[in-house]
Amino acid sequence: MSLSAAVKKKFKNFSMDVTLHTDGEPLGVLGASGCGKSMTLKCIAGIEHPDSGVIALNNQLLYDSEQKICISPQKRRIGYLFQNYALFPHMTVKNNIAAGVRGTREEIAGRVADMMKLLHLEGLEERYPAQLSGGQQQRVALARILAYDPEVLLLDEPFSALDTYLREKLLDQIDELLDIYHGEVILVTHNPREIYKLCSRILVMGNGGVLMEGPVSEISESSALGVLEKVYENAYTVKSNES
Ligand SMILES: Nc1ncnc2c1ncn2[C@@H]1O[C@H](COP(=O)(O)OP(=O)(O)OP(=O)(O)O)[C@@H](O)[C@H]1O
Repeated sequence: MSLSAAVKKKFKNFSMDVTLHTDGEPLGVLGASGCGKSMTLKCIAGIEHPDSGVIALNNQLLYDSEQKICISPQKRRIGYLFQNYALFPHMTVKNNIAAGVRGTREEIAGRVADMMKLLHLEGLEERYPAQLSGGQQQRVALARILAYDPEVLLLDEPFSALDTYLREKLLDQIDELLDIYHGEVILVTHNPREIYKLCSRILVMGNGGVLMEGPVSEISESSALGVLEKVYENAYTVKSNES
């Protein structure tokens, strides 16, 4: 299994040029606010389109600007969990998880039960999203994504809306989950600690580009943060000199 993406995209005040690759090991993408982390994930998921580039999953092209290939998000088999993921408010937990699953009634019920167990949601089947804590809602969202068996899991700041206690609990649960999940995983965050707990590789982004990449065993948390600090210090100095 592998995922490769080389994407370029330009807005009026921002341009992005990012290349990344995963090969069965969770990749953590670290970067300051506005550096293009979510836009990169959205391009991989197919919610946004790059101006140019190539995205391939297990040797299948999902996007290729030159060959004019662009597979729809529904056909990419990519699960995208973002901050404040919206569950269907009028559906129970059980029905939320079942929403994306295909199969007979028994198959769907079996799959939902497996996901409830995997994410420690047993007993909450008949509750509605408004009757759940933030951490429980995030776990239902993750169960709903995993229920359709995606080949790629994109986690976009999954912990940022949670308080410290729930964040630590969910961090441990996702850590357990990643041990048994066999697809490609990309975690986007501002918080290096999450990457050092969950991921094998780190990619540091700044100003729409890749600043540094490698195994977490070779790049220390302080050197990853140091690279980021340097870029933003320089940006600040340039701006101060201009004014
Ligand atoms: N539709 C758009 N038009 C113009 N600029 C945009 C548009 N969408 C995103 N941007 C800009 O692209 C940049 C990257 O956005 P992105 O959401 O990827 O940032 P991020 O690194 O995920 O930030 P955060 O950590 O705050 O979520 C930002 O500067 C943003 O303002």
